Amino acid sequence: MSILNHQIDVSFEKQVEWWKAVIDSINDGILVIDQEGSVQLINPEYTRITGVTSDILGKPLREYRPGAQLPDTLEDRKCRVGVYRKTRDREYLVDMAPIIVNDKVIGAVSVCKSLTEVHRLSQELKKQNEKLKQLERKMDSMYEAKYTFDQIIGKEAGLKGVVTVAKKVADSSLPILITGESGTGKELFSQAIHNESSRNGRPFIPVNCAAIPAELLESELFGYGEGAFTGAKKGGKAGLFEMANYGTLFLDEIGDMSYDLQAKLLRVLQEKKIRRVGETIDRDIDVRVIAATHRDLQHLVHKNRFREDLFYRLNVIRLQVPSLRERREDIPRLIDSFLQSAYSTYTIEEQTLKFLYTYEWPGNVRELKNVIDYATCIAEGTEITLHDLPESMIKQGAELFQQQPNRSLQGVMEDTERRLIQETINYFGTGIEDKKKAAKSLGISLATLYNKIKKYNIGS
Ligand SMILES: Nc1ncnc2c1ncn2[C@@H]1O[C@H](COP(=O)(O)OP(=O)(O)OP(=O)(O)O)[C@@H](O)[C@H]1O
Repeated sequence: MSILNHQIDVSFEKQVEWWKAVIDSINDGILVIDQEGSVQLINPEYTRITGVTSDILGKPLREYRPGAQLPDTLEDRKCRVGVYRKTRDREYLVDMAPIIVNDKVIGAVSVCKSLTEVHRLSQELKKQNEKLKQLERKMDSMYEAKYTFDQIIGKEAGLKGVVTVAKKVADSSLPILITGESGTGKELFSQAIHNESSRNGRPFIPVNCAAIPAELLESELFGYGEGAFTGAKKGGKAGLFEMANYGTLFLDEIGDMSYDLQAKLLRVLQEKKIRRVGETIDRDIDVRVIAATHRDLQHLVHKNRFREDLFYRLNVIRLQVPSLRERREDIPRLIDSFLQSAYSTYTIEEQTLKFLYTYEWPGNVRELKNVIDYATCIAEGTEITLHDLPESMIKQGAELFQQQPNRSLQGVMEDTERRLIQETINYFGTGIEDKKKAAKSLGISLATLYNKIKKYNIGS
C-alpha cells in the first residue's frame, strides 16, 4: 500500500525517507522492535529522553535493557500505558503496544514522554504560585485597616461621644457619614469602625474621591467590562466595590464626587448590586460604605451640587469629629503619644506647650503630628522649644499668642478644665446619676467633680 498521494508515483526509497522524516519530527520518543525483539527504529527524541543511542539498532532490546517490558507485548499482545521509568538523571513515562498486521504480531512500538521537563515546569509553577501568594499577602496588607478605637487618643467629651456612637454602630451594615475638618481623624475613625465590626479581616479600601479624575472614578469604583473603552484591559477589570466585597469601602472627600456618579452610588447603596461600566449584568456585593467629608454637605445640597437623596441615605448615621480647637485639652496627650511613638527621650518646654495650646490648628491632628515630627528633627537637645517649631507656624500663631501675653500655662489649663467639665455635664446631664457618669468619664471621683463645679462656678 502506498503511503503517499496515490496520484504521485514515488519510489520505495522515497517513501522510507518520508516516513523516517515523519518519525524524527515527532515530539515523543519512539522505539520499534521487530517480532524477534530486535530494535528496528529509534528517533532522536527517544535518545534525548532516555539516553539510548542509535548503537542499539539491529540488536535485541533485552540485551541492552534487561528490564524492558516491550518484548512482553510481542507475547501477550497487551498494550501498556503510562509505565514510569526513572534512571539516575532522567524520568519518563512509556506507552507500549504490539504492531499487529493480519492478526499477526510483527513487532512492538514504545512511545515515551519526558517527565524531566514536566518536573521543571511544575517547579516553575510552584515558584510562580509562591510569588502570587506573596503579592496577594502584600495586597491584603495594603487593604488592611491599622487603627482600632484604642488608638484614638482623646478624652474630650465630644470626641468620646463620637467614639461611643461609632462603637455602637460599627457592626451594622448601614452607611456612615463622618464629617469634620481636614486632619481630625476621619479615616482613623473609619478604620477603627471596620476593625470593630465583623468585617475585620476583610478588605478595608480607602478611596479619595477628590484625587481621582471624575471620568475615571466610575470605572475605578465599579470596574469595567471587556471593550468598554479604548485601552480597556482584555477580560475587563473588577472595581474597588468588588475588591472590597464583605469588607468596607471608605469614600473620602465624598463631597467632591460628581453629581452623576452620586446617583450611581445611591443605587449601589439601595440595591447592593454593582454594574461594571459597559456591561448590562448586575453583580451582587456586600460592602459597608463609610463616607467622609470636610465640606458642609447640606450646603452643597442647597447649591444642587450634592444629591439630596444620597445625603439623606448617608446621613442616617452621622459622626461629627471635633476639630482640635474644640478639644485643646487633648493636645498634651496627643503630643505625648507622638513623642513616645518614635522619640521617647524628648520632652517639651512649658512655653512651647502653651503656644501649641493657643495655636489655631487649621490642619488639626495631622498638623500637630507633623509639627512634632519636624520639631524632633530640628531640636538640638532633647527638649523641644519654640525655636524648633516651623517658622510659618510661629508667624501664624504669634499674633494670637501675643494677644494674651499675660496668660500663664496654669490659666490655660484651668480654662480647658472648666470647659471640659462643662461639656461633660452638658453631655451626660445634671442629675446625680449623670454626674456619676460624668465623673467616671473624666477619670475623677464624684467628690472631685463637685469640688471643681464649685471652683469654676459651673452651672448645673
Ligand atoms: N484622635 C487621634 N489620635 C491619634 N492620632 C490621630 C487622631 N486623629 C487624627 N490622628 C492622626 O492624624 C492624622 C490624620 O488623620 P486622618 O487621616 O484620619 O484625618 P482625616 O480627617 O481623614 O483627614 P482628611 O480630611 O485630610 O482626609 C493621621 O496621622 C492620624 O493618625
